[in-house]
Amino acid sequence: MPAQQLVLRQRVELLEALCCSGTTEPLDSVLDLLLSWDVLIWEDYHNVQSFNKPLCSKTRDLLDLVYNKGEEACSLLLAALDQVLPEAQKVGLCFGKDNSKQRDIKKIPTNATDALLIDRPALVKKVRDHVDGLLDALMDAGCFTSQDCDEVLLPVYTRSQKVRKLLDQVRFRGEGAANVLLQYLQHVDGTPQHVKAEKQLSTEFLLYQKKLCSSVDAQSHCLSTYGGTAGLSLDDIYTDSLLEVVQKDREVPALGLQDVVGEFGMINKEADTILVSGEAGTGKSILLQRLHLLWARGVLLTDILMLFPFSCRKLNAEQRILSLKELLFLHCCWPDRGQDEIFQFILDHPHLVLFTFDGLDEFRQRFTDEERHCCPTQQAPVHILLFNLLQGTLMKGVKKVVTSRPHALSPSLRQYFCKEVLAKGFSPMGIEYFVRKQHNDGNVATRVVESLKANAALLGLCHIPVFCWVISKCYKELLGCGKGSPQTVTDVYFMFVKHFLQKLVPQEHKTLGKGWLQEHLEILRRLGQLALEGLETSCYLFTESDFRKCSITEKDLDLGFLIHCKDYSDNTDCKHFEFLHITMQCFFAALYIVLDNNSNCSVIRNLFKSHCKRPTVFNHKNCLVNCMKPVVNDCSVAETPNLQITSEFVAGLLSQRYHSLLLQSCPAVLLEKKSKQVIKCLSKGLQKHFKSIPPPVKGEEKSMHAMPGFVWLIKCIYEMQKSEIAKDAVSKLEVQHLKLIYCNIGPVECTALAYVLKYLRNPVGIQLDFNSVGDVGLEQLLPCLHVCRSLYLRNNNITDEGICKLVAKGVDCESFEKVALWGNKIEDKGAEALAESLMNSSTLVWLSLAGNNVGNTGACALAELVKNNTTLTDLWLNQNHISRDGVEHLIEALKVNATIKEVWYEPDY
Ligand SMILES: Nc1ncnc2c1ncn2[C@@H]1O[C@H](COP(=O)(O)OP(=O)(O)OP(=O)(O)O)[C@@H](O)[C@H]1O
Repeated sequence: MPAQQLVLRQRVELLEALCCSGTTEPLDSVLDLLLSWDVLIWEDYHNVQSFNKPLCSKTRDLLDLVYNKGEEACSLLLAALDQVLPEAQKVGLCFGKDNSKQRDIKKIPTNATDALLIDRPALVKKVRDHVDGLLDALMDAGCFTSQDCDEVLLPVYTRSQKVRKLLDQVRFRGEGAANVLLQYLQHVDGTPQHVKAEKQLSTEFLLYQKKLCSSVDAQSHCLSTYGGTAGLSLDDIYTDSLLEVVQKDREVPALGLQDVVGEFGMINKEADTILVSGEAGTGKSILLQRLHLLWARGVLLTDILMLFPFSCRKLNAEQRILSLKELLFLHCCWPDRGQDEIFQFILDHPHLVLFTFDGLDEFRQRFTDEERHCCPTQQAPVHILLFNLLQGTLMKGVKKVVTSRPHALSPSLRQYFCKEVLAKGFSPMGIEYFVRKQHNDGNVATRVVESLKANAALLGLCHIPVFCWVISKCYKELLGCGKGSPQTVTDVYFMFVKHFLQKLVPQEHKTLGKGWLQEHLEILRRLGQLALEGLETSCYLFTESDFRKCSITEKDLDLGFLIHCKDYSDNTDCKHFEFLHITMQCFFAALYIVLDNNSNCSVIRNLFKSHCKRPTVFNHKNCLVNCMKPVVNDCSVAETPNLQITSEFVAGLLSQRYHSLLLQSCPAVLLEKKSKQVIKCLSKGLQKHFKSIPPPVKGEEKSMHAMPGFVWLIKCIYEMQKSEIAKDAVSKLEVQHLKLIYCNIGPVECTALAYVLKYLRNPVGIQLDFNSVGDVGLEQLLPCLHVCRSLYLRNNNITDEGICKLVAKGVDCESFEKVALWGNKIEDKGAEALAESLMNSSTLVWLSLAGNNVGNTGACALAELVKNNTTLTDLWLNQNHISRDGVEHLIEALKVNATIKEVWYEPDY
């Protein structure tokens, strides 16, 4: 008899079998199986389980639901019942003949949340004994709050119900939480089976592992940048940032921290070094710190038995020649006993070991793969050990994670990376979350968030975590500054400096007086000198002897710009200090260049040459001599971004708005001269770019593909906040198409670009594909979109919110010729808004919304566009969620359209 009929005919008996025990367990178990076999979807599950329904109503609802789903669903229901019910209750029931095969159908999970669903029946059993430990792990990982835990542990629940509640909550929290759960279970299952089989772990090893874990935990727990305000732990402030994995020339979103180390996004299976790249302050070091912490707590990377964290900044200070064993034990964790045995274990089990190297761009030696070193016991200089580890010549098979800013990575180094993860900073939600974590007082947090939302330039800056941190740190100054709130990075850092100097103001005076700069000039000068000398020599770690040279006093240290790095103490017992962040060091260096009466215009000229291939090498004593001499020491290449950041600050400080303030400490003539020099450098730099534009290919538009330095020059112009400079800068640009693809353009860069490009005299096509523009960046671009003929924003994380702003803010969408929003996150609302605004365009010829989430509603709106528009020739809608209904509307619209030549569409399966 067909299963559907069996369910109907035995309805009363089935009801009886599932309800007679009076507990929900049999029904819950059947539901688990049906969920895992894909018979029920979540919505069904919640409908059956909805609150306060008696058991028999739930059971009836389930029987109805499955019956309506048809024969196959009924057959699987019977299979589930057969599996769940005790033998005694099965007497007299018929489960059909053919369900045993179906029971074996098990899908392969593609991600952790999937695995939770597919393995649900087994997980319910497994998690029963680990609820408390799991809740702790989920709390530690920041996935659960104590309220979530209370909900799971409600006394009315049976143990299995608690487990199911926990699984449901984890699923609801997404991939991160699901991974924590799965890895925790793997961990409690014990050390990986293969290790057990291979070797019985000795007491010495276990003791060492414990010591290593506590040392990693201790190092990663506190945030160094919060040095002065001790007590802030990583748990308190950590905010998930945007991570993307680069895969064969395209970027696909990574699912989270747990994907950094793992197969996902692998492009070179021969290599075993993972690169985390990102611009200054995007959170690479913090990401690594978080990874370390979660490993030490047994929450993440549970298959790694030993993790050795290295800082390239610290490795720079290592002058000795070392063997690999010495490198590991001296720099990371010293084994109290059994050193040889432990090291042998490491050598024998490379797959259970992870090395991390933070800040490869700060490493003084340039990468070379010329000197081979493969013997783990033979001593060598640290750079040789590092380079051979990265290549896998030394200790092949050990996983490595390195972080670096992108510029420092030569092609010869890149070939040794198995995958690249891009750290892209905070999302708009992340910014709000971060600010709220920073402020215990909810009202203050709300005011800070609101003031950020009211200042788009500032909100744009907050996408970069370090700026977000600086801004929210001096929230009092921010909330008090009313209309004059910061616009540029220089404004933000200036505010930050004032915030620290405020500490020096006696209690009775509440704020810094008018002559504050003059009053504190000496301190700033001393710190500036240290900062600049540091940049000259790629030095970010300072010792007391560096302080003596620059006359840094205890009082200067108290201000908190410099922090003591406890974990950097080496054998010499010498204390190490660093600036709160490198960007802070750059700001002080810039302040010094601007305020120093001895530094003349050649200093500025040389500084601005840092965007050239052959960058400036400072020699402060000789007033920053240029470096057009051959580059002997390639560390200067790694320095370029820091010099660029410094020059942005120099441009900002020499702008008109700081003029009267700086006059307190610097002669007007000198300031004027320096300011003119900056303007001249910027203009020259841009002209150089424009001159390099090749003549157009016959029949094609004249197009400029911006070189990396272009965006930097534009940012410097923005820092100066002077429209004449912006106007002048682009007055000579005669191109029809401006291409800025893969240029790391985020909201900050968009603000600067719009500030300058709005003065273009002739309309251009602006191509910003494969950047991180996002909704905030799109809003920032609005001021220049009137000069934009075509807009290409493929793969830029744009959502309906961004599109609605674009449309609502009155941008003259009607005069666009080509609009390409490929590969974003646009849904129906965005498609509707766009369709409406382009409806009457008499210029639009090409519109692409390929690779978004447009559904039938959006397709219907686009069909209206097709009906009414008389210029559009190409419409690209492939890779969306448009099904039959939407397509039918488009087909109808095409019947009345005479211009369209091509519509691209793929059925949504
Ligand atoms: N995920 C995060 N959660 C909370 N704060 C963060 C996060 N990422 C970064 N920050 C803040 O930004 C600061 C700078 O981050 P970090 O040092 O990790 O940047 P980075 O990318 O390593 O920069 P650089 O390349 O200049 O070394 C941190 O000290 C912290 O204050």
